[in-house]
Amino acid sequence: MAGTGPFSDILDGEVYKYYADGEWRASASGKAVAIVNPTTRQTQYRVQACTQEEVNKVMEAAKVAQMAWARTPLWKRAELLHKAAAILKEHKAPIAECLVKEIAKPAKDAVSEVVRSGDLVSYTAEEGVRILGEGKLLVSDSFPGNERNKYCLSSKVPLGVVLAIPPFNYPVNLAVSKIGPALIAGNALVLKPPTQGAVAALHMVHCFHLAGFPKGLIGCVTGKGSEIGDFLTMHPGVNCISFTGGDTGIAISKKAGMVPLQMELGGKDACIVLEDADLDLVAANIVKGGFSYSGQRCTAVKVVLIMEAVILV
Ligand SMILES: NC(=O)C1=CN([C@@H]2O[C@H](COP(=O)(O)OP(=O)(O)OC[C@H]3O[C@@H](n4cnc5c(N)ncnc54)[C@H](OP(=O)(O)O)[C@@H]3O)[C@@H](O)[C@H]2O)C=CC1
Ligand SMILES: O=C(O)[C@H](O)COP(=O)(O)O
Repeated sequence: MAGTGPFSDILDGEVYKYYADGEWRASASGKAVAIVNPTTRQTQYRVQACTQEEVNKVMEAAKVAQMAWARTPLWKRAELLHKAAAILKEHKAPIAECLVKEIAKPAKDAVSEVVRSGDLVSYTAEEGVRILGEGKLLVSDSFPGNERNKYCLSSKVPLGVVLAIPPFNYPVNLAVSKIGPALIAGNALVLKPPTQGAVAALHMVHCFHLAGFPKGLIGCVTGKGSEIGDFLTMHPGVNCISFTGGDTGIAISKKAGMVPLQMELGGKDACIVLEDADLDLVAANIVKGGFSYSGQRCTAVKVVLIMEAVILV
């Protein structure tokens, strides 16, 4: 059950703690943010409303931890990610329970989200080892007038502290799709989970804690995006922002300054119906594609483009 057993450390009375410097802490603000269950319309959970000072401390700890992590061998980083993935999958039930209560995700889909998140973490570890294990040799005679008398070796290096901000609809899956790549590449990670979905995300972070990642390397601060979001995205300690969501991403890109941004925003996913399509099958799949999970998927069908010949049938 959520907040119990191995997860009891993350709960302080009725309020879920935030994660800083390898510990679960209650905020000095004494304030909590309520998470309303969309099904019952009642407050289901409460999370800490972190202060700016607490955000500063998380950023400082991340910066220190990242320097040592960048020197940690790739295979060791991968080993820890595989461990976190296994723990995540082992605890799929309590995390899925949070997804059901916070974002009204159907129970079966909630379990799938956690399992596929674990799979994604392992996949990232594997791909990371391959991609980051490679370097490139450049030779000078490709440039006009030069002989082959100069050589250059290049390889990928970490950015530093990555700020991850996922959306409400996949608060675990779209958090680990940022956490996994950032960590395998030698970065530290600060997560600001969506308010709806924050408790599922805190449980997920605890799985990384249980896996034994170094203190401070992962931080998770909670609070409303509208209140701590700007402070986080304009924080001088952030070296990269990985965001998934809606128009908020446009606002962030204007405020963030000279840091690399990874923006996965809303889309207009089109379904194209060709002349030879089986129309019964098409109709069933358009309805499923548009309305499963109440259409709250970035990949949901939003536009249907039909060849004229089909309409004339
Ligand atoms: N392209 C893709 O792969 C995907 C895109 N999406 C898109 O996500 C959207 C739905 O998600 P939704 O959560 O409603 O999106 P929002 O853009 O409203 O919020 C996304 C995240 O931003 C945070 N946030 C809010 N204000 C700020 C701020 N000022 N600074 C920093 N962070 C802030 C939110 O926190 P808080 O919850 O606390 O407000 C949340 O964690 C849809 O547009 C959908 O298409 C979704 C999934 C995948
Ligand atoms: O970003 C999203 O909305 C999800 O990753 C969509 O995934 P799905 O199409 O597999 O549900």
